[in-house]
Amino acid sequence: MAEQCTHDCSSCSQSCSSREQAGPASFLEKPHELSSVKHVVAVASGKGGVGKSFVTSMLAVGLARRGYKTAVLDADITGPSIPKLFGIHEQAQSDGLGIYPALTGQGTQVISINMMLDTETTPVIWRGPVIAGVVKQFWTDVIWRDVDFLFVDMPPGTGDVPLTVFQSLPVDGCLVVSTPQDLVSMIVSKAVNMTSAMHIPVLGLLENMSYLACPDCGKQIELFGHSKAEAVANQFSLPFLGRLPIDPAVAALCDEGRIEEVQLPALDIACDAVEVLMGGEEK
Ligand SMILES: Nc1ncnc2c1ncn2[C@@H]1O[C@H](COP(=O)(O)OP(=O)(O)OP(=O)(O)O)[C@@H](O)[C@H]1O
Repeated sequence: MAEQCTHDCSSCSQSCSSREQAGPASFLEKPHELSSVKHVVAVASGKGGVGKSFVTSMLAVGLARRGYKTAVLDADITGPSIPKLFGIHEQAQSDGLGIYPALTGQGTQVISINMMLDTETTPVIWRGPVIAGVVKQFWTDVIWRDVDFLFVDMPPGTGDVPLTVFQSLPVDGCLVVSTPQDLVSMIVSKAVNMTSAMHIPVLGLLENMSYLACPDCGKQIELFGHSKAEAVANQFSLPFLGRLPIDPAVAALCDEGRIEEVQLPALDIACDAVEVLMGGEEK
């Protein structure tokens, strides 16, 4: 410990036991003063294209069906797909107080960069720090009203923006989504190592597009190879939150913006893992 340690690590750069006890410096941003959010849950994946936005949206739908007030913050700024899944086409509204999320048919609050662009096809060609700033504003400038669970659709990978989310938002837990592929172990380990470095609890690992159920005989066809998710979850001592089938009927509903009509019983285990965060709190 430094000779004249005041235990105020913000004014000292020395590495000592006092700093270790204090933990990493907090970069948490304050939410909008009119916001009320009980729990923030991040949904992450080590790579893109695993259906992370689909899983994030379905968690919001699933928890809303259980009577909770849910919201989705689309932090996947360069690949925003949340509004399309919910059939939201209007622009976000704002006034002198702040920005207002759109409401889905069943009352889930949603904010996405797509609701602020001229057209849905306008590309976001911004540098990392600008994108990270937008994600922060989705937390500080958006008025999230009376939310039990705010789900954050994380951008894939472990770059600047995921880091910003984990540092700036009070994330209670993170779900990791993967697909059955050979690289899954390495990819999941990157995501898990990042969350543990940021002191974010991992709520579990979920495998999407795990199999196709034959419409005639019900046999599970493993289109992308044999499932490895449970073994990988065990390898990292994570709860295994199940396997979601790939279902053409689900894809069609999503394409039509009707995700709130999708029934996905295989997601119940993941919904249970999120619901645990409420403890004894009232809805
Ligand atoms: N289990 C599934 N069954 C059927 N369709 C699915 C499933 N998972 C995802 N999809 C569909 O695949 C498309 C892409 O999904 P999504 O937007 O969530 O993923 P992505 O953007 O490709 O990947 P990510 O968000 O992980 O970067 C969507 O239209 C979605 O409806």
